[in-house]
Amino acid sequence: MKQVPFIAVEGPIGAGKTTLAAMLANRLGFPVVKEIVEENPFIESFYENMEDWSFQLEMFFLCSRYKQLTHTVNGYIGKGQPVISDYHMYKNLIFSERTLHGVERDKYRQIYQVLTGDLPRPNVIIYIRASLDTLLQRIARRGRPFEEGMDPAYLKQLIEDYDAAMGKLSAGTDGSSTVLLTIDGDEVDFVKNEEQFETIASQIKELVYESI
Ligand SMILES: Nc1ncnc2c1ncn2[C@@H]1O[C@H](COP(=O)(O)OP(=O)(O)O)[C@@H](O)[C@H]1O
Ligand SMILES: Nc1nc2c(ncn2[C@H]2C[C@H](O)[C@@H](COP(=O)(O)O)O2)c(=O)[nH]1
Repeated sequence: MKQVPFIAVEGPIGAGKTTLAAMLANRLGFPVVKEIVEENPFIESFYENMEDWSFQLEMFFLCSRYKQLTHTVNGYIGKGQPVISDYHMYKNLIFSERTLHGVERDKYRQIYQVLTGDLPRPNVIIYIRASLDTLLQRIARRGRPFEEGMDPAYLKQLIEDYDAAMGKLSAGTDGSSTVLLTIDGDEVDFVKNEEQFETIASQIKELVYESI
């Protein structure tokens, strides 16, 4: 039986997830699910002092994404309607494994399993990879004040964490079966180059209407 298309766009901070998810949603006529960032009441404090604020921040992201995905299941996927999202729930673990330690990390892992165990997983992930320079430029262009002092070493580490996590997801070692489409964000400019965007859109269309 065919699966309902559930597409997630992933990649490190500033890779272009929100931009590409919105463009594809518009092109394919799918609803888009966008992550909640500015509403996170701990984000400014987190970037000022990660040690003190990471648990609160990660818990807020986890709970808000859980709620949002539950609505997405009830409103779209459960009714057979395709959806494109600018994140994958697994993002919570990519970040939290880096920012949390000790008891807090153990407790977070348990809560993550409880909240996400029975949620549907995307059947297609578009993974935008990009170099540190590209990400730093895009983060600066986006101009969020709380990201201005971001430590490049943190971002560099996240690039590596993302590579490891996407490899795991595509290999199915987390128990899911997902098609992974990787985009080189340094070379492919889906914003300025229409042809390159159309190539991505066609690949997704093909996956959605033929393979899933
Ligand atoms: N391919 C691209 N070329 C140039 N600028 C881009 C590209 N993709 C995204 N941007 C810009 O980079 C910034 C970060 O993009 P965004 O979609 O918010 O990234 P993410 O959601 O991955 O954090 C935004 O200002 C966006 O307009
Ligand atoms: N520590 C975490 N930070 C997160 C998480 N999700 C998002 N973020 C931060 C990173 C950026 O500063 C901002 C927006 O994220 P984008 O990936 O959309 O650029 O919020 C998280 O789960 N943990």
